Amino acid sequence: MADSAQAQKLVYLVTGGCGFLGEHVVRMLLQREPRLGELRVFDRHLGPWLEELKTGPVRVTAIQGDVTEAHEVAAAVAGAHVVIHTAGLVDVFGRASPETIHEVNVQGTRNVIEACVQTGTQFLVYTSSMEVVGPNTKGHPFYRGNEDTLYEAVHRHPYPCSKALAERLVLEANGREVHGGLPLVTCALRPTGIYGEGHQIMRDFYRQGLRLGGWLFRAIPASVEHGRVYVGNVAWMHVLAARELERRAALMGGQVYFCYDGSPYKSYEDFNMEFLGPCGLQLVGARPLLPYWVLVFLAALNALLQWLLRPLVLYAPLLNPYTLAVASTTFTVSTDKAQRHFGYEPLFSWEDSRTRTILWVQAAGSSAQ
Ligand SMILES: NC(=O)c1ccc[n+]([C@@H]2O[C@H](COP(=O)([O-])OP(=O)(O)OC[C@H]3O[C@@H](n4cnc5c(N)ncnc54)[C@H](O)[C@@H]3O)[C@@H](O)[C@H]2O)c1
Ligand SMILES: C[C@@H](CO)CCC[C@@H](C)[C@H]1CC[C@H]2[C@@H]3[C@H](O)C=C4C[C@@H](O)CC[C@]4(C)[C@H]3CC[C@]12C
Repeated sequence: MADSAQAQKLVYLVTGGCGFLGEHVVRMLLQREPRLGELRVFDRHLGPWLEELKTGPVRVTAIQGDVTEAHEVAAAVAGAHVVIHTAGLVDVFGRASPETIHEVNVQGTRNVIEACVQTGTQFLVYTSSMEVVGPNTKGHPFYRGNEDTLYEAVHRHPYPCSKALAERLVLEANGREVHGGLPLVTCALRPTGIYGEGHQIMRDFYRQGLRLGGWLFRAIPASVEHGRVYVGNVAWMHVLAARELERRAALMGGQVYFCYDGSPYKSYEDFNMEFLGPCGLQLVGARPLLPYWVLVFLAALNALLQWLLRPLVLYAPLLNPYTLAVASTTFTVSTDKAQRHFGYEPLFSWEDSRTRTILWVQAAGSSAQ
């Protein structure tokens, strides 16, 4: 790129910028993107914390909008150089209908792509998910896999189906001509289960443990490993990918990258105990306290109750056949593709990530008292 262009200040748009990941992406951009001139934060629900960011040197524009509304998306995208599309409906508990999940995750992504094409925005980073790959419904382990590992991806649940469709739209859009004649450059990042400050499920487990007198009960064998990734590192990977898409368009365009860092591979419950343990909780049982078939039965019962009660009340417990299958299937990632393609190295060590998360859980727990 020419020197004059290097000095140019860029306009970034973050969709879903007030969500768990989105807030970290927003803050990371402000801290680590020297070319940032304006940051647009687009979300259906704007957070009050955005106000404090408006006093800094970078112009921060909060836009309340809905990705399913094409005209709202187009207005937000117009004039942006880079879009980080992280808005999504994350629901594996049956809170939203399959149609709504599809509308937000697939049609919303289509609207973002079309807005880029119509308004001439050239760079698009999409937050995909590990669930585009798996775990599949057959319970096949994905062990230390990378972006090229062969795996039978079978999606039935609306959330992974929607993420897979949306990711495909983003990758297929790479190379399309945008307004002004230049090509659109896209890539997709696939986080595994994200943890860190703002992680609601972690906070819910903590509160549940407090209610149970400080105990949590093992349900999943310790041998089932999950890859988890710290939210600060996921945000950092988004910022780097967005920055490097321009310089390395030929290499990165149309590519997918798992999000990874140095977090240890552990079972979902043992990993959570890395944070909940220092907050005073204990996980009871070296082995699951209930036989697996009982969990399968309870998960099926929850699904039935959800269906029966739907006309009256929303019943959406943590345990359902899908979450049980995900929690019971090994899914770990081992790759260096992002490092090779755009120089990604985790910004936060495991020790830092752990400490930051523990401090947040402690604060979130005490504010609930
Ligand atoms: N949390 C995880 O473990 C995880 C793992 C892999 C991928 N992801 C992906 O990361 C992204 C962010 O997830 P998160 O965990 O931060 O979820 P989140 O629910 O905290 O954040 C999503 C944000 O999108 C916004 N949003 C939802 N519907 C919208 C709409 N119609 N229009 C505009 N904004 C809308 C929400 O208000 C929210 O602020 C999602 O795309 C999700 O699929 C999350
Ligand atoms: C059986 C319970 C006993 O304690 C444990 C249930 C845990 C489940 C609720 C979670 C286990 C794995 C989680 C998912 C995983 O971390 C990856 C995800 C990808 C992301 O795109 C969305 C969130 C999630 C689906 C995440 C959701 C919660 C789990 C199923």
